[in-house]
Amino acid sequence: MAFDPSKLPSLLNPEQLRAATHTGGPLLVLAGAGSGKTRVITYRIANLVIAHGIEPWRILAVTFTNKAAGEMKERLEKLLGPTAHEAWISTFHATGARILRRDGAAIGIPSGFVIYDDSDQLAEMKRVMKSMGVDPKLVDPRKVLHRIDDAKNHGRSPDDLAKRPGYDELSRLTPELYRRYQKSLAAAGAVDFGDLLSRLVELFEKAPDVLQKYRNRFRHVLVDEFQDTNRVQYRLLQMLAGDGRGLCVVGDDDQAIYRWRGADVTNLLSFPQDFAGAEVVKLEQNYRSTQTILDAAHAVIAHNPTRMDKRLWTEESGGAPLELVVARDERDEAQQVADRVRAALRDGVDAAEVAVFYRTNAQSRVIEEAFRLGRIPYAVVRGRSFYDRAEVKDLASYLRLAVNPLSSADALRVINKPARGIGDTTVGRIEAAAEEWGVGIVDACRQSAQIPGLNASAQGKARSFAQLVGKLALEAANGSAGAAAEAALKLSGLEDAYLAEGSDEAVDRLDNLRELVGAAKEWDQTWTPPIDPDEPEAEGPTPLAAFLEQLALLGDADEKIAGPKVALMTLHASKGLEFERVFLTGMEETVFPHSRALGDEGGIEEVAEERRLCYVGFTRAKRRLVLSLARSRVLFGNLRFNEASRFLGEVPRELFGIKGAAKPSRQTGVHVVYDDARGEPEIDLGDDDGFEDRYQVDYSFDQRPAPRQPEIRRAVVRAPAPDTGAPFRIGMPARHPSFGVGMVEGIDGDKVAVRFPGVGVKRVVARFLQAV
Ligand SMILES: Nc1ncnc2c1ncn2[C@@H]1O[C@H](COP(=O)(O)OP(=O)(O)OP(=O)(O)O)[C@@H](O)[C@H]1O
Ligand SMILES: [Mg+2]
Repeated sequence: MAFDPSKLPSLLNPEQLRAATHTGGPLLVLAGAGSGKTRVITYRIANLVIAHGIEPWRILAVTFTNKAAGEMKERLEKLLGPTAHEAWISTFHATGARILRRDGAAIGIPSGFVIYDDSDQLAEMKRVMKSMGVDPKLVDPRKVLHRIDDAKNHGRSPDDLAKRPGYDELSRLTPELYRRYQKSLAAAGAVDFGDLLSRLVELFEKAPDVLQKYRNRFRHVLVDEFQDTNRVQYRLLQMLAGDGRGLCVVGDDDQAIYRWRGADVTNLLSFPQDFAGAEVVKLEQNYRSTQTILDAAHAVIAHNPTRMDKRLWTEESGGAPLELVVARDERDEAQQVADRVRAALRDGVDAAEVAVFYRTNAQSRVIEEAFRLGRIPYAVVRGRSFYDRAEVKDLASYLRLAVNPLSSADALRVINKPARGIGDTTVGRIEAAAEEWGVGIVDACRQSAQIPGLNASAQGKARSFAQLVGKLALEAANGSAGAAAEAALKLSGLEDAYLAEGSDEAVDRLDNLRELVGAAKEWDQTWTPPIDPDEPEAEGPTPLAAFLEQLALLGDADEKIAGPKVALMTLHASKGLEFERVFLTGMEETVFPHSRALGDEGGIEEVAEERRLCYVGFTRAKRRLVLSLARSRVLFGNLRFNEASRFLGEVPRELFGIKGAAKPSRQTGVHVVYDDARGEPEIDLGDDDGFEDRYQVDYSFDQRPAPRQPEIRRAVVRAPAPDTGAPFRIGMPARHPSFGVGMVEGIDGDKVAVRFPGVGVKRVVARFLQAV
């Protein structure tokens, strides 16, 4: 056996050792990032098995992701050998599925149940609504599903919801829809994602003997990332762990980043009360990062109003200063990040030790492109590569249909996306007719009156789909990719459907689609048609056709990269991981913190959660942390001029290696100038693109803020006032002779970006504008 418990004191510090070897009662390890919480769990399991003779199958360890579970299994296998696989190490959901497969029959769940994904759920809900005569136009099936999922995360049954009926149609109908939806899942022998937990609770409640069996079995239950458990997960733990004798949870309140998905950090904070006699161990030494990185992370998180103060220290004193990259725009940012990554790889840094983080998925596109162009091996971690995403493929299918209405695969993909009432049976009949007549799906739809078995309503819907494709073909006729993509987004109804859904996920998807539209517009401007020397006069492909071809090829190239890869991921996906070098991109207000945390729905709690996300991001870095921002950014198809993220302003400037005087950065020519007299550092891009490049980072808020209003402080990278003398500022209304009155969104030299209602954002020379 590779693991020798007597070696533990050399592998763990005294506090870690105490946690790893504690027996006889509930245990909470509450500690900051990189302090060895996950390591404690791993060694604790090894120690239980070897020193205490606990059979591995009596151990249940819950991790946050499947990836984390895989890594822990691997480490344990090295310590314990093959028996390590007998321990149950997995996520809450996977654990739920495993138990339900074995014992779900007690509550009528067959062992061969299927797990429904999003689209299955939606189809099911629509069927239920139909059977109840509920018009999906009045009550959005996705919203109903969202409510049901939320109810499941909180352990609420249909009856619970019925006790507190709402006043609007959605709230009034949800309890009954929920009840019937569960019924029809049961009839189909299916469960959805939320059921994997909520039905497990039900099983344990209704079949105490089953619960007893697992309680007897699992002598030890260990939970990583405990701060992000939700109500129903906590309930499960209470059931399984009983009085908590064998329960060990580890977490960090500063890394609670899933509140929006029902996670409740009070589970962590109330643990000592909920489990009497709980031992609490705090770890303070960080083994991951340099002191510089820790100081930066601490400086940021310290701005959160309510938190347990924890401070980490490390033996890695000092460390390289943080780097700040101020890019012209998002492409320049991606390029600069790619350049630095390439330089690191050339210097011998392992690609697997480099990661690039971003706040939202849509930001990955530009970075992926820069990496692809620069031949940097990369992988998008969790979450699909931009062009692989379902919604992006949907919109691409509309574009392909616009160019080639014969493509039946594309037609079938989107014939009912967004939902337009063309059900499976109808699709089946259309397909059969198309085959019989030897025409494409769209053509068959056009002649739907002749399709056997279709009623008038189905005929009408099929015909409208064909008409839609016809309209798109017309829009696409001039060959512009941007115009076609925009038309497809609107005419297809995808935009409206996602807007109407309004859930976080829908907003994300719509953002991705707008990003694709942005990519298409950019393509129009940058693509030059190839000239065939053989036939110089011949008509080449249109920009749209070339764009679609490029989309089709992109997926292929990705597959071919083998070996270590640079990891691209959202900040959320980075939890628990560590890398030598971390690039955190998009350090701008409205990007990060995300606009959702800043808008009407946002508040101190939302910004605090974004700040925790920032803390998570910083603390992934072992030695180098690079922060980047762009002066202007096209994101979701809109041009923005964002202020620098407040989080940037919360990092003491010394950590950027700047002491008072000017300090040019060698690699990029970016100058960060701190003018001590005014205490206002300035960033000078030092390029010669003709623009005035002096940006100010306003640190004036650094004077002690009022304690309960931390969010009024702001870091500002401020564009200089336009030199026209016109008094325009971001957020002001302005009038243009032909576009009317709009809102100023950005100022760049003498150009002002103004959003005009119904027109969009226009960059106009300031002297054509009038202040209103
Ligand atoms: N006593 C120790 N000796 C040597 N290395 C250690 C020690 N404790 C932790 N480490 C190393 O420090 C790094 C961080 O540990 P770990 O991932 O367990 O921290 P964590 O508290 O789980 O962090 P996070 O909060 O980010 O999940 C790992 O590489 C781990 O192997
Ligand atoms: Mg961890």
